[in-house]
Amino acid sequence: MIVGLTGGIGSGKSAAAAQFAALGTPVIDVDVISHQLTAAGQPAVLAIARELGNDMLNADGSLNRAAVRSKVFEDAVARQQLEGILHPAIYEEAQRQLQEVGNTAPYCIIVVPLLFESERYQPLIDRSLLIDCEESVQIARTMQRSQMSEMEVKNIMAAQLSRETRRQLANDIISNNGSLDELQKNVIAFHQKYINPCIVSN
Ligand SMILES: CC(C)(COP(=O)(O)OP(=O)(O)OC[C@H]1O[C@@H](n2cnc3c(N)ncnc32)[C@H](O)[C@@H]1O)[C@@H](O)C(=O)NCCC(=O)NCCS
Ligand SMILES: Nc1ncnc2c1ncn2[C@@H]1O[C@H](COP(=O)(O)OP(=O)(O)OP(=O)(O)O)[C@@H](O)[C@H]1O
Repeated sequence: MIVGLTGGIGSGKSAAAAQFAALGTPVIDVDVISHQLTAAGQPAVLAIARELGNDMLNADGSLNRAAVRSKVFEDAVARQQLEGILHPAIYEEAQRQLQEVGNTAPYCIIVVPLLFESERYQPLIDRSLLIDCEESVQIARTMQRSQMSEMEVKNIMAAQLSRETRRQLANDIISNNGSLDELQKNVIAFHQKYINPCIVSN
C-alpha cells in the first residue's frame, strides 16, 4: 500500500514523515528529490537560470533559493515555468524510488506537498494522509523555521489549496496543532492501521 502524505507549508509533513520512518516505514519525499535536482551543478539549475534569469543564481553558480522563492510566489507565470522544469523530473525520480521500495514493507509513505493540487500522483497512491493544522500555526512555524516574513508565507499559502479543500479530499487526517509527542501518538495509531490493512475502512 502506498500512502500519500500531504499538507500545507509548515504543517508538519517532514516531522510526521520522520516519525513514520523511525517506525521502519520506507519514506520517499518529493521535496528531498526537488532539492537533489536543484543542487549545485545539476542541469535543472541552468534551465532555471535560462528561463527565470541569471539573478536566480548565487555567485558560485548554485541556486539562490530565496531569490527563486520570492520571484515565483509573486509571479504565477514564473511559478509555472519553474514547475515545468522540475515537476516531470521529480515525478520520474519518485516513481523510480517507489519501484525500488516495491513490496519490501507492508506500506510506504510518499510525501507530496502538492498531492491534491497536481493530478500526477493520484494514480500512484492508495490512500492520502493529511497533516493538518490551523493556518496561524502553519505561519508561525514556517516563519520560525525559515526566517520568512508573514507576507512571504501567506504568498506561498495562496499558491496552495485551502485548508478546507484539503480536509475534504483527504482519506485520513492527523491534527498537528499540539506538541511533537501528540503528533507521534497519532503517527503510531495510523502506523498500526496501515500495517493491518483490514482495519483501513474508508
Ligand atoms: C521555490 C523553491 C526554490 C523554494 O525553495 P525552499 O528551499 O525555500 O523550499 P522547499 O523546496 O523546501 O519547499 C518548501 C515548501 O514550499 C511549498 N512549495 C514549494 N514549491 C511550491 C509550489 N510550486 N507551489 C506551492 N507550494 C510550493 C511546499 O509546501 C514545500 O513543502 C522550491 O520550493 C522549488 O524549487 N519549488 C518548485 C518545485 C515544487 O513545486 N516543489 C513542491 C513539491 S513537488
Ligand atoms: N507538533 C509540533 N510541535 C512543535 N513544532 C513542530 C511540530 N510539528 C512541526 N514542528 C516544527 O514546525 C516546522 C515546520 O514543520 P515541518 O518542516 O515538518 O513542516 P513541513 O510541512 O514539512 O513544511 P514544508 O511545507 O515547508 O516542507 C519545523 O521547524 C518543525 O520542527
